[in-house]
Amino acid sequence: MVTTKLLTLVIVVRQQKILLGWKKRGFGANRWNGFGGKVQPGETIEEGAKRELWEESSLTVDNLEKVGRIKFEFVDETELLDVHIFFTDSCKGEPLESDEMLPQWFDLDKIPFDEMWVDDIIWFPLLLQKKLFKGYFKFKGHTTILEYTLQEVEELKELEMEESGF
Ligand SMILES: Nc1nc2c([nH]c(=O)n2[C@H]2C[C@H](O)[C@@H](COP(=O)(O)OP(=O)(O)OP(=O)(O)O)O2)c(=O)[nH]1
Ligand SMILES: [Mg+2]
Ligand SMILES: [Mg+2]
Repeated sequence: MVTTKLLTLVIVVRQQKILLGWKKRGFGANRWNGFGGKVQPGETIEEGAKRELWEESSLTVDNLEKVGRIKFEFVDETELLDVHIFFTDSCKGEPLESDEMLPQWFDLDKIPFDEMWVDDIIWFPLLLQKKLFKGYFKFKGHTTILEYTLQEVEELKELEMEESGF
Protein backbone atom coordinates (compact mmCIF):
# COMPACT_ATOMS: atom_id res chain seq x y z
CA MET A 1 0.00 0.00 0.00
CA VAL A 2 1.26 3.43 -0.88
CA THR A 3 1.10 6.04 1.85
CA THR A 4 1.81 9.74 1.59
CA LYS A 5 3.74 11.70 4.18
CA LEU A 6 2.96 15.40 4.45
CA LEU A 7 6.05 17.56 4.90
CA THR A 8 6.88 21.25 4.92
CA LEU A 9 9.92 23.20 3.78
CA VAL A 10 10.54 26.89 4.51
CA ILE A 11 12.99 29.03 2.57
CA VAL A 12 14.09 32.16 4.41
CA VAL A 13 15.57 35.17 2.63
CA ARG A 14 16.76 38.37 4.31
CA GLN A 15 18.78 41.23 2.83
CA GLN A 16 19.67 39.40 -0.38
CA LYS A 17 20.85 36.30 1.50
CA ILE A 18 19.26 32.89 1.88
CA LEU A 19 19.31 31.00 5.16
CA LEU A 20 20.04 27.30 4.92
CA GLY A 21 20.67 24.79 7.66
CA TRP A 22 23.21 22.00 7.65
CA LYS A 23 21.03 19.01 8.53
CA LYS A 24 22.72 17.15 11.34
CA ARG A 25 20.43 14.14 11.69
CA GLY A 26 17.69 12.04 10.13
CA PHE A 27 16.35 12.11 6.59
CA GLY A 28 18.58 14.14 4.26
CA ALA A 29 21.32 14.51 6.87
CA ASN A 30 24.64 16.07 5.84
CA ARG A 31 23.12 18.42 3.30
CA TRP A 32 22.11 22.07 3.33
CA ASN A 33 18.38 22.62 3.25
CA GLY A 34 15.57 24.90 4.26
CA PHE A 35 13.73 24.22 7.51
CA GLY A 36 10.78 21.91 7.82
CA GLY A 37 9.47 18.51 8.65
CA LYS A 38 6.47 16.36 9.25
CA VAL A 39 3.06 17.95 9.70
CA GLN A 40 1.54 16.74 12.97
CA PRO A 41 -2.08 15.70 13.52
CA GLY A 42 -4.26 18.67 14.43
CA GLU A 43 -2.16 21.38 12.82
CA THR A 44 -2.54 22.98 9.43
CA ILE A 45 0.30 22.67 6.94
CA GLU A 46 1.26 26.32 7.48
CA GLU A 47 1.19 25.86 11.27
CA GLY A 48 3.45 22.84 10.86
CA ALA A 49 5.82 24.87 8.71
CA LYS A 50 6.03 27.68 11.29
CA ARG A 51 6.54 25.19 14.14
CA GLU A 52 9.36 23.40 12.34
CA LEU A 53 10.98 26.72 11.41
CA TRP A 54 10.90 27.74 15.07
CA GLU A 55 12.10 24.35 16.37
CA GLU A 56 14.93 24.11 13.88
CA SER A 57 16.13 27.74 13.62
CA SER A 58 14.51 29.77 16.47
CA LEU A 59 13.03 32.14 13.87
CA THR A 60 9.40 33.23 14.03
CA VAL A 61 7.23 34.56 11.24
CA ASP A 62 3.69 35.94 10.99
CA ASN A 63 2.94 34.85 7.46
CA LEU A 64 4.50 32.33 5.18
CA GLU A 65 3.93 32.48 1.44
CA LYS A 66 3.11 29.13 -0.11
CA VAL A 67 5.16 28.89 -3.30
CA GLY A 68 5.29 25.29 -4.38
CA ARG A 69 4.57 21.66 -3.86
CA ILE A 70 6.73 18.72 -4.87
CA LYS A 71 5.98 15.02 -4.59
CA PHE A 72 8.85 12.60 -4.23
CA GLU A 73 8.83 8.91 -4.96
CA PHE A 74 11.73 6.58 -4.10
CA VAL A 75 11.90 3.31 -6.01
CA ASP A 76 11.27 0.26 -3.85
CA GLU A 77 9.71 2.43 -1.15
CA THR A 78 5.98 2.62 -0.57
CA GLU A 79 5.92 6.07 1.00
CA LEU A 80 5.45 9.14 -1.17
CA LEU A 81 6.61 12.48 0.21
CA ASP A 82 4.34 15.46 -0.39
CA VAL A 83 6.44 18.52 0.39
CA HIS A 84 4.72 21.91 0.71
CA ILE A 85 7.21 24.70 0.13
CA PHE A 86 6.96 28.16 1.69
CA PHE A 87 8.94 31.38 1.34
CA THR A 88 9.44 34.27 3.74
CA ASP A 89 11.45 37.47 3.69
CA SER A 90 9.96 38.72 6.95
CA CYS A 91 11.24 36.37 9.65
CA LYS A 92 11.87 37.69 13.12
CA GLY A 93 14.83 36.93 15.33
CA GLU A 94 18.29 35.60 14.71
CA PRO A 95 18.86 31.99 13.64
CA LEU A 96 20.30 29.64 16.24
CA GLU A 97 21.69 26.14 15.94
CA SER A 98 19.26 23.37 16.96
CA ASP A 99 19.60 19.60 17.42
CA GLU A 100 18.65 19.22 13.78
CA MET A 101 20.12 22.19 11.91
CA LEU A 102 23.18 24.43 11.85
CA PRO A 103 22.02 27.66 10.14
CA GLN A 104 24.15 29.73 7.80
CA TRP A 105 23.46 32.66 5.46
CA PHE A 106 24.49 32.36 1.80
CA ASP A 107 24.63 34.92 -0.97
CA LEU A 108 21.81 34.23 -3.42
CA ASP A 109 24.35 33.59 -6.19
CA LYS A 110 26.36 31.17 -4.02
CA ILE A 111 23.75 28.62 -3.02
CA PRO A 112 25.70 25.39 -2.29
CA PHE A 113 23.78 23.15 -4.69
CA ASP A 114 26.53 20.51 -4.73
CA GLU A 115 25.83 19.91 -1.03
CA MET A 116 22.04 19.89 -1.32
CA TRP A 117 19.41 17.44 -2.53
CA VAL A 118 20.10 16.99 -6.26
CA ASP A 119 16.63 18.15 -7.28
CA ASP A 120 17.07 21.55 -5.64
CA ILE A 121 19.16 23.06 -8.42
CA ILE A 122 16.26 22.30 -10.77
CA TRP A 123 13.45 24.05 -8.86
CA PHE A 124 15.21 26.73 -6.77
CA PRO A 125 15.44 29.06 -9.79
CA LEU A 126 11.63 29.16 -9.98
CA LEU A 127 11.39 29.87 -6.27
CA LEU A 128 13.97 32.65 -6.48
CA GLN A 129 12.09 34.21 -9.42
CA LYS A 130 8.98 34.23 -7.22
CA LYS A 131 7.16 31.77 -9.45
CA LEU A 132 4.64 29.27 -8.11
CA PHE A 133 5.45 25.70 -9.08
CA LYS A 134 4.59 22.07 -8.68
CA GLY A 135 6.73 19.07 -9.37
CA TYR A 136 7.31 15.37 -9.11
CA PHE A 137 10.67 13.62 -8.74
CA LYS A 138 11.32 9.90 -8.86
CA PHE A 139 14.52 8.91 -7.10
CA LYS A 140 16.62 5.77 -7.03
CA GLY A 141 18.37 5.95 -3.70
CA HIS A 142 18.92 9.47 -2.46
CA THR A 143 21.18 10.83 -5.20
CA THR A 144 19.78 9.72 -8.56
CA ILE A 145 16.77 11.28 -10.26
CA LEU A 146 15.18 8.80 -12.68
CA GLU A 147 12.49 11.12 -13.97
CA TYR A 148 10.80 14.33 -13.05
CA THR A 149 8.24 16.92 -13.97
CA LEU A 150 8.25 20.56 -12.96
CA GLN A 151 5.64 23.13 -13.90
CA GLU A 152 5.01 26.72 -13.10
CA VAL A 153 1.43 27.36 -12.00
CA GLU A 154 -0.55 30.57 -12.24
CA GLU A 155 -2.54 30.32 -9.04
CA LEU A 156 -2.10 28.86 -5.59
CA LYS A 157 -5.26 26.84 -5.90
CA GLU A 158 -3.58 24.74 -8.57
CA LEU A 159 -1.32 23.46 -5.78
CA GLU A 160 -4.26 22.35 -3.67
CA MET A 161 -6.00 20.16 -6.17
CA GLU A 162 -5.08 16.66 -7.17
CA GLU A 163 -4.12 14.25 -4.47
CA SER A 164 -2.90 11.54 -6.81
CA GLY A 165 0.12 12.40 -8.90
CA PHE A 166 0.62 15.62 -10.78
N1 LIG B 1 15.26 20.84 -0.50
C1 LIG B 1 14.72 19.62 -0.39
N2 LIG B 1 14.10 19.30 0.75
C2 LIG B 1 13.60 18.08 0.82
C3 LIG B 1 13.70 17.14 -0.21
N3 LIG B 1 13.08 16.00 0.20
C4 LIG B 1 12.61 16.23 1.45
O1 LIG B 1 11.97 15.46 2.18
N4 LIG B 1 12.93 17.51 1.83
C5 LIG B 1 12.65 18.17 3.09
C6 LIG B 1 11.23 18.22 3.55
C7 LIG B 1 11.42 18.39 5.05
O2 LIG B 1 11.67 19.75 5.34
C8 LIG B 1 12.66 17.57 5.34
C9 LIG B 1 12.39 16.16 5.81
O3 LIG B 1 11.73 16.15 7.03
P1 LIG B 1 12.56 16.00 8.40
O4 LIG B 1 13.26 14.70 8.38
O5 LIG B 1 13.37 17.23 8.61
O6 LIG B 1 11.35 15.94 9.40
P2 LIG B 1 11.33 16.43 10.93
O7 LIG B 1 11.93 17.78 11.06
O8 LIG B 1 9.90 16.24 11.37
O9 LIG B 1 12.31 15.36 11.57
P3 LIG B 1 12.49 14.84 13.05
O10 LIG B 1 12.19 15.98 13.96
O11 LIG B 1 11.54 13.68 13.15
O12 LIG B 1 13.94 14.43 13.04
O13 LIG B 1 13.37 17.50 4.11
C10 LIG B 1 14.37 17.51 -1.38
O14 LIG B 1 14.51 16.74 -2.33
N5 LIG B 1 14.87 18.77 -1.43
MG1 LIG C 1 13.21 18.87 9.77
MG1 LIG D 1 12.11 19.11 12.73
